Amino acid sequence: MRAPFTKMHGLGNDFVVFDARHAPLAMTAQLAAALANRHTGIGCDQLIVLVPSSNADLGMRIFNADGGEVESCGNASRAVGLLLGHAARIETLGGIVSAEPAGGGVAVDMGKPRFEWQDIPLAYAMDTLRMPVGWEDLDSPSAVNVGNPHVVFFVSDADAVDLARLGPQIEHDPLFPERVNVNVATITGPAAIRLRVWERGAGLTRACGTGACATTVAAIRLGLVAREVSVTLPGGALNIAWPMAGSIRMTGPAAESFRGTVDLAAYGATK
Ligand SMILES: N[C@H](CCC[C@H](N)C(=O)O)C(=O)O
Repeated sequence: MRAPFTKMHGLGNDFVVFDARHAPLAMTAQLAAALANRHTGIGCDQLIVLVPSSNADLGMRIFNADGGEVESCGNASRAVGLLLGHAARIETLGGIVSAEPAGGGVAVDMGKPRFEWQDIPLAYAMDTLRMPVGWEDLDSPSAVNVGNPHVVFFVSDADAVDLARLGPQIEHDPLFPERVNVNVATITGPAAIRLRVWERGAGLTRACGTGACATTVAAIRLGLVAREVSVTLPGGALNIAWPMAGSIRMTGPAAESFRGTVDLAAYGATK
């Protein structure tokens, strides 16, 4: 059966979005990975399925390119906000976020970050602000959960880090029972951060909204930046604000690339 989809992105972090609010779609890890494949599928970093919700205006299921279903996706939250064209509360596995059109882009209330080792989660207790761990010359990171798990390394030059090699090592380290998104950041000003991300289940991406949120929160906790910053990723910049003890607010662009239909049966869908 042919299913309509919308190809979208947030600063180049790209998505295939299916709207299954009125026509159920049996998404599986295998089907998500097949559709996300950039050689034999449509190709994307994450596959998004919109579903009905009894707790919010709609639900959003998030599948990484490896097929794993995850809790949160900042850039996709903005993309869905753009698709809807109006303010909406969106339920994800990581909690409810609120998206609304703002200044030509989309603003998302990403909720409150969590810092307890069990909430990241880590495999055992430790200080999550200055973790006593390291991988080669990446050490003393911070860990933050913004619906999904992030580890943040502050370095002198984020562009010089061999993230393609170290990212997967850290992602799959037993310290992170749910695996982890790996952020390397350089403070470039009192309200400016340069960031690169190795994403859990997706690898190096052009941008990571939750990574920008987690990195900003860690930098503020360490006293490195103001409470509102511009985070520059390879695909462009996001504005992240974290008022005292409040929710994180992420503002940035989102775009629709094209619309199409796909024969899901050709990718192994059975119903
Ligand atoms: N790879 C992430 C999900 C997508 C996050 C990223 N695309 C974003 O914009 O937040 C994870 O496994 O938690």
